[in-house]
Amino acid sequence: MNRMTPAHTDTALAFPAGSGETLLDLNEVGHTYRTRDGGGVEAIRSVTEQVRKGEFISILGPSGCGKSTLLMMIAGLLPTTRGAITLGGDPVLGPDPDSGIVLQDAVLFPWRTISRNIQLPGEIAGMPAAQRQARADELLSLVKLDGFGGAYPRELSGGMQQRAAIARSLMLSPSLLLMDEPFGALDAMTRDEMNVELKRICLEAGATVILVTHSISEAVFLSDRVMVLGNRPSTVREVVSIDAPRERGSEFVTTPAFGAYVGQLRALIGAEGEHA
Ligand SMILES: Nc1ncnc2c1ncn2[C@@H]1O[C@H](COP(=O)(O)OP(=O)(O)OP(=O)(O)O)[C@@H](O)[C@H]1O
Repeated sequence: MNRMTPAHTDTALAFPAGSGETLLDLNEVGHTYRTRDGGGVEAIRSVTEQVRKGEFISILGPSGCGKSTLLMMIAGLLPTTRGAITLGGDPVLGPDPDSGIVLQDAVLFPWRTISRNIQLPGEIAGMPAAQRQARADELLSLVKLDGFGGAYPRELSGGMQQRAAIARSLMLSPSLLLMDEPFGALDAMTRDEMNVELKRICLEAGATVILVTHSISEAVFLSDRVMVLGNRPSTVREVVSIDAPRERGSEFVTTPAFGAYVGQLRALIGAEGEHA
C-alpha cells in the first residue's frame, strides 16, 4: 500500500488535487445503530464516493446527520452495516495503521513528554527507538513545535496540543488522515491560525485528508471538495469542488470566490445546519 511521504513540499505542491489514483472507495456505505430495545437508528443510508490521493475533503451537514459515524466507519472503528469501504484497494475491516485520526480533544498522555506522545504509535508498531525519535523530531518541526519535544502537555496551549496530536497521527506516515472537529474546542482566532497551519502541514506532508466540521468557512478554506450530507438517514446531498489555488493564506477568506462558496454551502445545508 502506498504511504504518504512526509515533508516532500515540492512534490506535494506540484501535485494537483485529485489528479492521483483513488485511495478511498466508499460503495453504498451505510450504518444503522442497534438500540437496546431491539430497534435501530439508521444514521447513514447510503454514501458512494471516491477520494483520490492527495485530496482534502470536508464533510458538512446538519447536526446528528451522521458525519462522525461516516468517519468512524472509514477509520475502521465502526463496522458498515451496508456497503463496503476499501483503502488502497484493501477492504477496511477494522482499525488500520494506514489511517491516522485526530479528534476534538488532543488526548495526550499527561505523564509523557510531547516527543514521547508523538512517538506512541511508533512504539506500539515496534519501531526502533532511534528511528522513532528521528521521526518525532521531523514531525515536531513540521508542526512548528521545535524545542517542545521535552515539554509536558500541560505546558502547551490548546492549539499547540492539537498540533502535537496532528504530529502523532502522522507518526506512521498513514495514507489517510481523518479529523473530527479537530479545532472545535479552540477559540476563534486560534482556530483560524490552526486552519492556515493545517493547510500548510497537509500540503507539505502530501496528505490525503477527510475532515468532519460544523464550520462552512473552515470547510471552504481547507478543502478541495466539500461533501454535504442531508438529514438523517443521510445520503450525499451534493459534493462542491472548491476551485481555488491549493496554497491558501488567510487572505483567501476575503475574496469574492470564498464568499460565494460559503453562500452556496449555507443554502445547501439550510438554516438548521451551521454557524460560520
Ligand atoms: N451508539 C449509538 N446508538 C444509537 N444511535 C446513535 C449512536 N451514536 C450515534 N447515534 C445517532 O446516530 C446519528 C448520527 O450521529 P453522529 O454523531 O454520527 O452525527 P454527527 O453528524 O456527527 O452529529 P454532530 O454534528 O451533532 O456532531 C444521531 O442521530 C445519533 O443520535
